[in-house]
Amino acid sequence: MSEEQMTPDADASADADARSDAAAAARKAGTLIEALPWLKRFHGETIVVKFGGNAMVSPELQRAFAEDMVYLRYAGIRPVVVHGGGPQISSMLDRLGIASEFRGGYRVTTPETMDVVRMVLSGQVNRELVSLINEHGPLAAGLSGEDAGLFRGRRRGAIVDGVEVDLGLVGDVVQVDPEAVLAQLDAGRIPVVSSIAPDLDQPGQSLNVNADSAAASLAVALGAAKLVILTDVAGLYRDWPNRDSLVSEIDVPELEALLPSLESGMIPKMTACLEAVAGGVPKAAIIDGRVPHSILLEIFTRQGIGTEVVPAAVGAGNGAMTDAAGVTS
Ligand SMILES: NC(=[NH2+])NCCC[C@H](N)C(=O)O
Repeated sequence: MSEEQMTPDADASADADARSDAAAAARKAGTLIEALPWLKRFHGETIVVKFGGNAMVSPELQRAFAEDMVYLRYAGIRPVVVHGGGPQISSMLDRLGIASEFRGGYRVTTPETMDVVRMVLSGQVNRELVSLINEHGPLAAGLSGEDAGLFRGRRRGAIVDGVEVDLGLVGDVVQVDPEAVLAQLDAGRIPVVSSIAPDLDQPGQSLNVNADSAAASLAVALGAAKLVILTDVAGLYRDWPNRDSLVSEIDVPELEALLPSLESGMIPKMTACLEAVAGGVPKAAIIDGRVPHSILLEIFTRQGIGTEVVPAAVGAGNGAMTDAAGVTS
C-alpha cells in the first residue's frame, strides 16, 4: 500500500509501530552501551568463576555457562573456572554401589571414595565443561589442583553442633602455585580447574577440597579483578526469608557482622567472598546460577544480578548497603 492510500487508522498504527521499534532499538542500544565501562575496566583482567549448583547439572545452563566463558574471553577478559561436583559424585557412588558413612549429615570421604571423587571431578565434570567450551574453538584446557603443584590442601572436618567431626579426605586449599594456570591464560586459553588437592600433611594422599574456598584462593594468587560464585539463590538476603531484603552490594565489615546469622549453606560462599576480598581481590559476587547468562548480567551491567562484596568504603565508615534497586540504606 502506498502512503496516499493509507487510511488515517492505518497511518496512526504505523506511527505507533515505528515509535515502539525506535523504543526497542533504544533499549537494545542502551543494554549494549551499558557494558562499555565494564569492558574497559576488565580488559586484560582475570575473573575467577566458581561453577556449581544447578548450573552444573542442567544441560541448558551448562551450555549457557560455556557460552559466557567464551564471551568473556572474546571480550578481552581472562576467565578461569573452578568447579566441584557434589551431585555427580553422589550419583556415581550410587551407580557403583559404594555405600557411604555419614557423620552429622556429611559424607565421609574414604580412600575408596576419593578414587571416585577424582574420577568424577577430573574425568567427567571437568571433561564435559572443557568440551562444551571447545565447541566454540580450541579455547579451554582442563587442569586438576593436583597438576604442577597448583593446589595443596589440609584436612578439615565439619563443625556439627559446635564440635569438629572428622570427614576423612576432605579439606581446604592452603597453598596455591598459579604458574600452570598463568601459562594457560598467557596462551589465550580458559583454564578449567577441578577442586582436588594433594594433602600437605600426608604425601601421596589427595583431598576433595571445598571449591568455593579453592576459587577464592586461586583468585587471590592470580591477582584477579573479580571472583564470581554461582549459587542456587538470587543472592544474599539481609533478613531471609523476606524477599525484599536482597542485598546488591555489601562491604566487608557489614558482611562479617551478618555472617553468624546466615543460613548454613550461605556461609561457605560468603566466607569465600570475604577471603578473596581480604586477599586483595577488589570485588567478589555470588550470583544466581539458575538464571541463564547470569555472569554476563553481573559483569556487563551496572547493577549486576547478585550480591557483590567490596572492601570497607574508605572514609564512608557507615557500612552502607545498597539494595537490589540500587538504593543505599
Ligand atoms: N551485584 C552487584 N552489585 N554487581 C555490580 C556489578 C558491577 C560490575 N558489572 C562488575 O562486575 O564489577
